[in-house]
Amino acid sequence: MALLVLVRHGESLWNRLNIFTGWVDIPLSENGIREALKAGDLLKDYKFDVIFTSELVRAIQTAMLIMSRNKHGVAKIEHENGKMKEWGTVYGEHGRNYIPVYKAWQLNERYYGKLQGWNKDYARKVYGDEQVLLWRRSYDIAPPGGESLKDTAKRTIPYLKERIIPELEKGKNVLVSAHGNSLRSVVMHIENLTKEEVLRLNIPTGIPLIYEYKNRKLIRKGYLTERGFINKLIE
Ligand SMILES: O=C(O)[C@@H](CO)OP(=O)(O)O
Repeated sequence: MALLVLVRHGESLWNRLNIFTGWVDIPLSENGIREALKAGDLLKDYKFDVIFTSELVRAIQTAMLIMSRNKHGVAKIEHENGKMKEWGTVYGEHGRNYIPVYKAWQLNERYYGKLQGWNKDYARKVYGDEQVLLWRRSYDIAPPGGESLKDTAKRTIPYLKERIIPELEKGKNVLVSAHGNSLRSVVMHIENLTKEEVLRLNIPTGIPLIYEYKNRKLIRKGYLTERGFINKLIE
C-alpha cells in the first residue's frame, strides 16, 4: 500500500486580498506560512518518497514548509535539465535521506485569463454573482481568455497518470502540493465526480487530503486535521 497526500498551498497574499491569481506567482501570506507549518506538524511522521509541486512559488513554499517539520528526510529540488543537476548531485550514503521534489507546470493553478488581478467582489459587481460562480466552479465554462476546469484537467490528469500513479504503483508515498482548481480537477477524476458535484467542491488551503493506493485504486481517508480525519469532501 502507498499513500497519496494532496495539499493545496497555504493562503497566499492574493487569497488574503481576494484577488484572482491563476498563474500570477504570488507567495504565501504570514497566515499561509502558519497553515503550511501546521500541515507539516500533522504530517511530521509520514515518510514521503517523492514530492510533486507546481512551478508556482506558493505551492513550492508549502511543500518546503511541510518538509521542514518532517522527521524522515530533507526535500531536495530536482532540476531535470542543465547545470543545476550537476551541482546538485548527491553522492552515496549522503543521498539516503533526500526526498526528490519535481516541479511541474502541469500542476499549476487554472489559468484565469483576463480575471487575473481582479478583485473577486468587484468581478461579481461587474458580471453578476451567477456568472462569476460559473467561471470559478463550473466544469466547462472558461473565464474570459482563461482555462475551464475541463481545460485544466487536460494537463493535470495526464501528469497524474504518467508521473504520479507510477510512483504509487511502485509502493512510494507521494506528496503533491498544488492549487485550488488544479487539485479540484485531480479530485474530480479520482472520485469520479459529476459536473454538478464539482460545482460544490472546494479544497481548503493547507489541509492535507489523504488517499490510500491499494489494488490500483485510490481510497479516500479524508482531510487530516488536528482532530483526526474528516472524510467529507463536499459540503
Ligand atoms: O484566484 C485563484 O487562482 C483561485 C484560487 O484561489 O481562485 P478561485 O477561488 O476562484 O478558485
